[in-house]
Amino acid sequence: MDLTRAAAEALDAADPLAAFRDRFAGAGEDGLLYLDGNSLGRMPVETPAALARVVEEEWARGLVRSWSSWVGAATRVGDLLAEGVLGARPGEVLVADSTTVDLYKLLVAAADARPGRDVLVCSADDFPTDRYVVAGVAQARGMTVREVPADADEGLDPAVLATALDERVAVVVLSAVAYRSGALADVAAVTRTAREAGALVVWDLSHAAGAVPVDLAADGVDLAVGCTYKYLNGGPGAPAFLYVRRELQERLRQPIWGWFGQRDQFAMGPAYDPVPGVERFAVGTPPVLALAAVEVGARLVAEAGVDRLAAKGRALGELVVALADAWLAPHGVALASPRDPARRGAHVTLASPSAWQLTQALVDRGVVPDFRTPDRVRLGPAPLYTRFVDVWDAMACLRDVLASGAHEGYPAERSRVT
Ligand SMILES: Cc1ncc(COP(=O)(O)O)c(C=O)c1O
Ligand SMILES: Nc1ccccc1C(=O)C[C@H](N)C(=O)O
Repeated sequence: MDLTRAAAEALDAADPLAAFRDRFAGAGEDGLLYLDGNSLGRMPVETPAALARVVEEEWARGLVRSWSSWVGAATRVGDLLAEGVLGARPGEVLVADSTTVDLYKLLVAAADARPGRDVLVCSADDFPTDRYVVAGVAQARGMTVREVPADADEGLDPAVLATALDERVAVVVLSAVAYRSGALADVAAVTRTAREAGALVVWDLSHAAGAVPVDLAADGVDLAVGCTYKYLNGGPGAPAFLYVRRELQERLRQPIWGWFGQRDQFAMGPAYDPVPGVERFAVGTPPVLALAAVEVGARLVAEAGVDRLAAKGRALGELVVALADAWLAPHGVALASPRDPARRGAHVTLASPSAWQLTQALVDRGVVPDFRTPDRVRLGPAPLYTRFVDVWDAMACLRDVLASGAHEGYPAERSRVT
């Protein structure tokens, strides 16, 4: 690969998604080399107007009358994600609650659907909230957790996972893209193996949606959740999405019996009787403002096209890896993601004993990655608004920090948020 800055500029000149950069506030103006789109995506330029419309027209003027349209927002935005991002059918996706709460709802519903089975399986290296929800549900139900060991850099080995699957396993919880390493799971193959063992899988698509091709229908996925504030650019604390395959919906019952999941909600009937469709996985009043922001983000991703985003994400990752090999390896910084681009999501992780100090030094220089314990710098160049030269400049900055030792003066003590 040609590692000159001119070569990166040439990649930008040929980028079919280049124009999307102007659709995000700050991109191209704030001078930031923002490589944390996998934690919090940038704000679409259209979002403030969309929020203002809800506030000034629908809320200020429409008041309670606006509920006639707000009441359908969770499934309307869900359908947008289903078609434009997730490869699902209409009526299979709902935008509601947080990823954690959605995971809890689907996990309990799935465990109930596998009576007599007393084991939950998850990856020992999965995002904390996933492992905690699995542990909490297992404890409450008297079930056992099997945490499958996963390589911190390479992700979960499907052969190792297969050894954990037997007739005792009710549900498997896994991330399609590992939060730390970016390792990409074979969603279709794992789903098939688990089904052969009689288990259901709940996929966490938080680092996958909008970053890699996701085709829930083709992959035979039954259940999934994911957040909307990363590559979907829905904003901080934006509600998550949940997916339940149509054929399964009526067989599942979620544990939080709220009135927004009720059949004929305004009949105010005496007993909980969940509506047949995906709305039975809703709980209470939806965050209408936040949903408006998710809608803008979802539309942008659908317009760009997941396949084009994934192709660019992969190319950006390849540039990170090539520059890391050439510039950073001599300073003892190692690749901590799968080397094969077909096995990676859209972020790339580097390992260094000075990872936290390096992260602080980069942020001070206008380069924003994040730090993940114990010794990782995570680089998430979101393909919608990150240029190849941004990656080149960020990596050059990291190289210069390492060469000068500028990071050595930063505190070793971690801040509350990393
Ligand atoms: C894999 C994964 N799951 C879940 C979450 C977050 O869950 P929540 O939106 O409930 O905070 C994140 C990131 O915050 C994540 O990376
Ligand atoms: N929701 C957050 C709130 C505060 C700080 C970070 C997050 C993240 O999303 C982190 C991300 N899920 C991660 O993969 O580390």
